[in-house]
Amino acid sequence: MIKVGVLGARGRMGRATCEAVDAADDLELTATVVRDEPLDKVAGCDVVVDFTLPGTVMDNLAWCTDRGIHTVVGVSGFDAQRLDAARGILAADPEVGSVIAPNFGIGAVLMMQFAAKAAKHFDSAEIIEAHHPRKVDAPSGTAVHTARLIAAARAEAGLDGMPDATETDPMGARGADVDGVHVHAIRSAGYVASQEVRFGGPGERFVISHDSLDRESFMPGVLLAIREVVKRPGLTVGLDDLLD
Ligand SMILES: NC(=O)C1=CN([C@@H]2O[C@H](COP(=O)(O)OP(=O)(O)OC[C@H]3O[C@@H](n4cnc5c(N)ncnc54)[C@H](OP(=O)(O)O)[C@@H]3O)[C@@H](O)[C@H]2O)C=CC1
Ligand SMILES: O=C(O)C1=N[C@H](C(=O)O)C[C@H](O)C1
Repeated sequence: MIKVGVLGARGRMGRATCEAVDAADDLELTATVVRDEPLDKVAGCDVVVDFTLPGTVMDNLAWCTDRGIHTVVGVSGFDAQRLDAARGILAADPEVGSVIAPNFGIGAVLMMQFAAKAAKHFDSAEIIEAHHPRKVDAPSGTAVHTARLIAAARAEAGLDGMPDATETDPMGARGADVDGVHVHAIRSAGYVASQEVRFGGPGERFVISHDSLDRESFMPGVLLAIREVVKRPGLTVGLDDLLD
């Protein structure tokens, strides 16, 4: 039995995770922590899953690592600097593992992989993500990660940026620029998490689209990460290596 603790247990993802862990025969939901409760509650856990918010996640990671507890982190906002900081924290105990994933949806992971593969074959690539209106960050971690994968794949292929003729954009209509890839964020009732990666080339358009219609879509990935993190010391970013 793997003893699991959940941080942010009253949140949307926290609740779904508690239910999924509870229903798994090989996992035991040992402790849950909601806002303002002490982390000591998860002290006896093998793995702690963090679905709190970007402002708390780094302290949680340090606290767990200091006590030899593995972590599965779903909180968004892990840019390169944050990932480096996470590596620094984990260096304190070489036996402890952490899986930090921008998206636990298996389809979303495949969307990112396919986008990286397609990137060098098209002149243009833009991302449109759509989420529920209570999401606090924009653009989504998934969109940022996808943009970085596209930019890296293009750079590796020796391709230039993707300039367009826009001269003035005082209202930000062209969206955010993430490593040269434009990212547009919709916040609307009727969505959980959706993303389109739109590629364009001479005479063709290619669109990769993924929709999480329910938070249960993230649970197979979360459970996989819990089972794998105990075997993988150090930092694992994304689910790609776990799915191979
Ligand atoms: N990687 C992935 O696949 C996914 C990642 N996410 C990310 O996960 C995070 C959570 O998303 P979501 O569940 O929708 O957000 P919610 O706002 O529903 O949940 C966050 C929860 O964390 C709680 N919280 C805040 N601070 C603390 C703290 N210090 N200790 C314990 N609990 C705390 C909040 O408490 P309170 O209720 O009191 O405010 C809230 O219940 C976001 O960053 C989101 O982007 C979401 C979906 C999938
Ligand atoms: O807040 C959400 O809901 C989600 N957050 C993650 C992100 O920022 O990419 C993953 C998924 O998109 C749902």
